[in-house]
Amino acid sequence: MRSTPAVEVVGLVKRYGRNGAKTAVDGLDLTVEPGRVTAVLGPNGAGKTTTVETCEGYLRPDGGTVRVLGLDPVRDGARLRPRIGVMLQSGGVYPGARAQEMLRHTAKLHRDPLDPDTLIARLGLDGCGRTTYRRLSGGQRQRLALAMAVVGRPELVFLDEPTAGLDPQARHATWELVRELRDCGVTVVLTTHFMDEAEQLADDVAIIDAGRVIARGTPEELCRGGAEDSLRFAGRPGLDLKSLLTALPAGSAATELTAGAYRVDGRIDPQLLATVTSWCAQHGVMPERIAVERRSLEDVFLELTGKELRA
Ligand SMILES: Nc1ncnc2c1ncn2[C@@H]1O[C@H](COP(=O)(O)OP(=O)(O)OP(=O)(O)O)[C@@H](O)[C@H]1O
Repeated sequence: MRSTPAVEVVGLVKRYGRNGAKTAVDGLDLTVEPGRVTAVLGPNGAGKTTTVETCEGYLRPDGGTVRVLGLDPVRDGARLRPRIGVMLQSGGVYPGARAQEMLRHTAKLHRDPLDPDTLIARLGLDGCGRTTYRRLSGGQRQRLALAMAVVGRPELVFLDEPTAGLDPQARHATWELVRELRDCGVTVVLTTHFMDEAEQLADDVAIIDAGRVIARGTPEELCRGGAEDSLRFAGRPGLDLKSLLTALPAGSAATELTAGAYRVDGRIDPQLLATVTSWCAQHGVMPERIAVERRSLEDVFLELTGKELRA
């Protein structure tokens, strides 16, 4: 039985500017399954933040429907807000407040909060609990925003670029926290420009471009789908690649990259691997350092969204 989605966006349209001249989100459909981490990826200006902010109830859709935990984020905002966690990039913060006070205060607004001091330590903020917000570094503010989003034990948390500008230690601490949230059954929706982050954390990925979802799936599904992988091996130089090609399925390619270093491109499956090794056996070749190179999420992302810079 399919569970009720944590987020269900159907045909979302959001326009900005005078007379709605700028269409930021253009008929976007997105379903987020509960208890999973969904990463929303897309080039700059694709419409990720607009989509997330609409789900959070900060923006009113111009078209389509948005349901979050079964509620309308605008109409049912008062009922929804205590159940979701939102990581704000900035704003809504009094610059003179101290980090620890802010988190303790936020915790008090919830019925069954996490312990703020433990959270502060977890995110490496214990050295700056008494520092005022205005004196926190960018990365410290980012971590505080994450702590404020999760301290209330939300059912669903939206994280907009949670690790932008973080050092590697803080990035890993953030990843750990996201994994723990998921293990506790929390649904996580995050936007990111880091493909390794999506590969590491996401159960599901949605790639957005020009205000629409252009690809969906688990990271594995996206990396497997459609395009090709490659198989590399080393052997004695000058192998008869024409002969190898006749053994391979149509559409494959074989290249000697440098003397004795070979690459086979095509749909690399167990059968193809067996064909290559059996061809090698027939020709007295010992293939060494055999490696199958799968496409990374970054390869898929660039294939789908192009390599040119976005405004
Ligand atoms: N308040 C606004 N007024 C006018 N245009 C806006 C506004 N907010 C966003 N836009 C435009 O809408 C489009 C989508 O913006 P959005 O911030 O949702 O993209 P994004 O995918 O989050 O981008 P990034 O990766 O750069 O954060 C962009 O072209 C942006 O310039």
